[in-house]
Amino acid sequence: MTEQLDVATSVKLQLSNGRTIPALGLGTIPPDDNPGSVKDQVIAAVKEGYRHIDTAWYYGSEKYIGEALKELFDEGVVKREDLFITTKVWPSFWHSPEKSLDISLKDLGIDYVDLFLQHWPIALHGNDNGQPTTPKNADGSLVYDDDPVNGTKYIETYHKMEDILDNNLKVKSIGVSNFSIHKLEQFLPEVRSYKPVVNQIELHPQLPQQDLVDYCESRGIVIVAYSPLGGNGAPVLEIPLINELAKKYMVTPNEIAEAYHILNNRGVISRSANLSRIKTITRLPRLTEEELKQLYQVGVEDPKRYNCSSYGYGIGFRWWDGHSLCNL
Ligand SMILES: NC(=O)C1=CN([C@@H]2O[C@H](COP(=O)(O)OP(=O)(O)OC[C@H]3O[C@@H](n4cnc5c(N)ncnc54)[C@H](OP(=O)(O)O)[C@@H]3O)[C@@H](O)[C@H]2O)C=CC1
Ligand SMILES: O=C1O[C@H](CO)[C@@H](O)[C@@H]1O
Repeated sequence: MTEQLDVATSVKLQLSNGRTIPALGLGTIPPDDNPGSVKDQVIAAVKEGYRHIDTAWYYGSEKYIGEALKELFDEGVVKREDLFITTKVWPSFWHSPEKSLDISLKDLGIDYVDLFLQHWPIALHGNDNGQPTTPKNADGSLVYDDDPVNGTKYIETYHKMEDILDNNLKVKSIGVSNFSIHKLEQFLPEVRSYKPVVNQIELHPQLPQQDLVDYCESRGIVIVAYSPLGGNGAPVLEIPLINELAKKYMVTPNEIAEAYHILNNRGVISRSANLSRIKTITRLPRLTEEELKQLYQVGVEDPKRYNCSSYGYGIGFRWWDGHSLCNL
């Protein structure tokens, strides 16, 4: 079936503000044991044709990405305008998104990002420098600056992001992440000038979140799938159907997991510290509509969420999508 292959890195998706986003992006959550390795991951990915890098102030890897970008620009591999770079403001920095952005820009060594996302729709109690990132009470519960389910302070964060977009060139687009339907229904009527162009959410065959996907896409909000492999250990790649399709199309299971999103006009960001793996997961097998439906069906029967950080609990995974799917 090799004739049924395209190149994933050449697919671009249209954003509601007229800009485009490369469908395949590189995730940059750093490996605990070697955060500096993100530099080589970015270099390998860009040299392999990746043009979309997903990062965040919270990851602590932006300075390594900055080293990679400097090398890539100095060597003439790519220019800044060839890349689509996303960063995010973390809930402990909800009160000062521009300060968070300035730290990211300094560490990345660039003067603008293509997409600035609000990482979670909650307000955590962080100081002027957004610290601590995960404030906890003695009993281990999170310290919020506002009610995590129904509070509205997180909307002030987005308003400040709109001002940044309005007042200068530090960002080209703004969007959100981890916004459930409950949050979007509360938030969208309050947006002043710039509707979010993206909602970045956990999405894979075991977590189709179709109601949320339909809700966003019917409002012109592009879905970008994070943890497409299920995070560490890539549990999503254990799905038998993914491996059957990988054999049929003579590609890696990773490329099936990525094609599941790209062929559905969604972005997808996956991570790997294995440089040879990064270089071998950019083909786009043209799965059939029936095969895409079969992949979707996996999660309808037995949904599973892997990103079970307690922030998710705060935004109501447990309450608003009927089931948290986490062991919270
Ligand atoms: N907005 C948000 O709240 C969030 C955003 N994200 C973004 O999404 C990105 C990707 O999601 P993330 O959860 O990090 O991880 P992924 O779902 O991309 O999975 C990455 C893991 O899968 C492993 N892996 C990849 N391929 C294989 C394979 N063939 N066999 C075995 N293991 C494999 C990798 O190991 P190896 O390194 O050995 O290849 C790595 O441990 C993040 O880096 C981040 O940029 C992620 C979470 C939340
Ligand atoms: O972006 C993020 O990465 C961590 C780990 O997956 C998660 O809590 C946060 O949303």
